[in-house]
Amino acid sequence: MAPPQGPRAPLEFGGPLGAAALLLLLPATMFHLLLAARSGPARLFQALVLTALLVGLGVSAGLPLGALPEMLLPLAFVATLTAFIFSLFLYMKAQVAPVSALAPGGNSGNPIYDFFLGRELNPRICFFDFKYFCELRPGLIGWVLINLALLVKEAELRGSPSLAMWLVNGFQLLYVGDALWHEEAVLTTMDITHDGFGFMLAFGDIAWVPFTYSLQAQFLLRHPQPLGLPMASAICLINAIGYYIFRGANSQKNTFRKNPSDPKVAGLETISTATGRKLLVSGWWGMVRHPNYLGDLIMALAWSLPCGVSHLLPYFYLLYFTALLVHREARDERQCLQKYGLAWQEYCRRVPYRIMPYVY
Ligand SMILES: NC(=O)C1=CN([C@@H]2O[C@H](COP(=O)(O)OP(=O)(O)OC[C@H]3O[C@@H](n4cnc5c(N)ncnc54)[C@H](OP(=O)(O)O)[C@@H]3O)[C@@H](O)[C@H]2O)C=CC1
Ligand SMILES: CC(C)=CCC[C@@H](C)[C@H]1CC=C2C3=C(CC[C@@]21C)[C@@]1(C)CC[C@H](O)C(C)(C)[C@@H]1CC3
Repeated sequence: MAPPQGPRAPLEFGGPLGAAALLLLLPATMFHLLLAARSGPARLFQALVLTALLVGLGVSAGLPLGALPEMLLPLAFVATLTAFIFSLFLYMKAQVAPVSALAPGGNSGNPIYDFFLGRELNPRICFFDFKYFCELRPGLIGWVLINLALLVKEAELRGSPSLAMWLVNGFQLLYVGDALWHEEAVLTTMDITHDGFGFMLAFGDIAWVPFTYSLQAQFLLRHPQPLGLPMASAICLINAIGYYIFRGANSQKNTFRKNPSDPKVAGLETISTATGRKLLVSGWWGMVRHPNYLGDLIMALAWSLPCGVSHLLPYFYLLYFTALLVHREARDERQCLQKYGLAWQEYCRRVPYRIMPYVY
């Protein structure tokens, strides 16, 4: 079966070498972070071996929630293994999928690269869409559950959860609740429309999101932080500003894409493209070319600040997320330039900043 993309098409993520390095680096980073959140670096290898031994035992539901924080390492190992096995299944499944079901990327012919990126665009069995399910369910719900377990554990240890723990739980619950509330919006993200379903997304959804996105709460359990009301209020304000921009920008684009004559967006200035679709050039999308990323990054800052400034670990998410969004923005711009050509160039001329006005 001929892949839709020839071996000489430009490869992303550093090609097969980059994909091979990421296959090892992503799980290694996640385990390192999980360990760094709980102890000094000397216990890294002991804990990894212990995790490997514990995995055979597994864990069952029904354990008290406060016990979960102690099981994060074995659970993360099981999640990683599951992601690997699941990605293998997806790779095999793509061998028998029709060419029309394959993703535009992820079909280079190099097995490591294709395993990492994913060959099939939206693998399904009957009506069950694996990618859509994984993107929104296990990772996001697992993340909230781990956060909650850490809050319960802190209450067990110290009598009540700290203000910092409440803030981190509240902000991230709002973010996950928002994603689930607007779940149909995920259908227009490049993960669904462009990327295949391979190790990158499977690991991201099943392991990376629940175990590394909960790092701030993990950190707070072991490193309690005093937080006064004025500082807490300032952090809430930062999160509210971030959320306002994130939600405003995403909703404006979604409303416009669904119905450009909706009164909420009908007055906005647009650029016509040769495809018949229009690009917003005022409102949130006239401020920078990715206002939703800006809002998301401001929220990421607010999630780290309750952890104080004594340690870099709670800021991992902010740093990783900045790198992810800068890379994602570059990929999206490439795809938009291909799709919209001159109209996209005109948009870039009229809205010169990508994410942060006057900075980037
Ligand atoms: N927490 C996390 O780990 C992550 C969160 N995110 C968040 O997910 C959300 C979705 O992000 P993502 O899928 O990357 O990208 P966007 O939601 O920004 O979608 C990009 C697409 O929007 C359309 N578009 C771009 N500019 C305009 C314009 N001016 N007018 C109208 N349409 C335009 C184009 O598609 P078209 O023209 O075809 O409609 C473009 O391909 C973001 O809020 C992001 O922050 C993303 C990744 C990880
Ligand atoms: C390092 C690594 C393993 C990268 C894989 C990236 C994934 C973790 C992210 C790619 C796009 C994502 C999105 C969300 C979560 C993270 C991943 C899967 C998302 C579901 C978070 C909630 C948002 O509201 C969202 C629905 C817009 C978002 C969609 C993209």
